[in-house]
Amino acid sequence: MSKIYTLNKISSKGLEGFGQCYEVQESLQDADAILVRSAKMHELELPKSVKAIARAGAGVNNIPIDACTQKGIVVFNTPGANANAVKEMVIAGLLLSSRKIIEGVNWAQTLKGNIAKEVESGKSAFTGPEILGKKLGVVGLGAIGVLVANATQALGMEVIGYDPYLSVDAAWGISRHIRHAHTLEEVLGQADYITIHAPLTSATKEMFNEEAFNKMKKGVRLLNFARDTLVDNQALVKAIEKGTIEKYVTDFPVEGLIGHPQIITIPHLGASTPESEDNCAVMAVKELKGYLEKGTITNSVNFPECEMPWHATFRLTLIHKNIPAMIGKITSIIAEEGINISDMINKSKGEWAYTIIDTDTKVTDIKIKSIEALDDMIKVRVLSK
Ligand SMILES: NC(=O)C1=CN([C@@H]2O[C@H](COP(=O)(O)OP(=O)(O)OC[C@H]3O[C@@H](n4cnc5c(N)ncnc54)[C@H](O)[C@@H]3O)[C@@H](O)[C@H]2O)C=CC1
Ligand SMILES: O=C(O)C(=O)COP(=O)(O)O
Repeated sequence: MSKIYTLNKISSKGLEGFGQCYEVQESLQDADAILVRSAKMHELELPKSVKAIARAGAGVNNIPIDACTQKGIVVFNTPGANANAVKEMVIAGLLLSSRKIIEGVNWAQTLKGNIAKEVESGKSAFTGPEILGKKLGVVGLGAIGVLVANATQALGMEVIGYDPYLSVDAAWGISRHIRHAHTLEEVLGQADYITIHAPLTSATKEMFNEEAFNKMKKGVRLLNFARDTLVDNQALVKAIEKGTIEKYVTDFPVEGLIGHPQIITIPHLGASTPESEDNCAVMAVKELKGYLEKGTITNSVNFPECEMPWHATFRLTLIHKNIPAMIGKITSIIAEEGINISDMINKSKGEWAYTIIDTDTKVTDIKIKSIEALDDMIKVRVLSK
């Protein structure tokens, strides 16, 4: 029975996928794997039993990836599974940033007496421009950015996209009408609206700072459905006071922004649709099951993709440093027992490697200990059918 610790509320449609050989628990004790959404895990002490973490969602900045990697804990996310939900929210955000819908609705709540007359005399205070024909800069053309770019182009916006690490898959999905910016400055200098869809990393933290705001057109509307600290909030408030930024729409309410008349704070609702919660949970559960049961790695952010059909009876999965002679050392130990390897695969990602070895005979505990004792070996698991 494998134990799964859920750190956030996870869709029941996803959890059902675990079946009877799994126990979903609200305790970390003896957990084999963790399912999480946005809960912060940096301070969490992970027991040795944890083999994998699946983020039912895209952003993994809430997970201590480097520490997990050093411990041989495979971290998964669910690429694209909530992208449509966020795309729809961004379209709402664009319209909210332009038309004074929230201000108008709040005002309408206060109306009394001759309401029709009040509406006609007061509504001019809530005029806002259309998005048709305006220029939108999309920063980050991944799963969400591509959907946003294509949808807003279809709504009549002129779209310019920037992504220095554009993937081939994403490139295939981008409408040919989207213009490709070679630098961030190109986007900042021309866009009437800018929407951020890059991940939060040490390289992107506060990429929207005073310097960036100084390069923007006056009156730009900025949308952030990616992560709070991609934007320097103090510099943002100053840019609003200077008139550079007309409206800031963010999915991340923080002190200093809440209540500002030109800032719309949404309580992190981008991925909060039943469809996306189901999609993410179903994908995350599949990834965890694949890894726990067969050692398959799909959509990991810290270890290489790796899958091998399993015909033999026993399987070793090994996480180790990506250095010369590792495979030779492992296979020599197995050969000392006269055991034949029926199938094997080795994949690497940067300085880390992952190996699966299938055998018909069980490798003895003594030999497993010898393999575990190899320098630069991080984690060895023994699976059987
Ligand atoms: N508000 C919400 O509920 C949600 C927020 N998110 C946030 O949105 C981010 C993006 O999500 P996805 O599109 O699914 O991820 P993704 O991984 O498919 O796309 C991210 C893209 O950003 C690009 N990128 C990296 N550094 C960049 C830089 N310096 N400038 C421009 N582009 C850069 C990458 O090359 C990649 O193409 C997530 O990392 C997460 O923080 C994601 C889902 C829901
Ligand atoms: O997938 C992401 O990166 C998100 O920000 C969604 O977060 P959530 O799962 O709604 O807590």
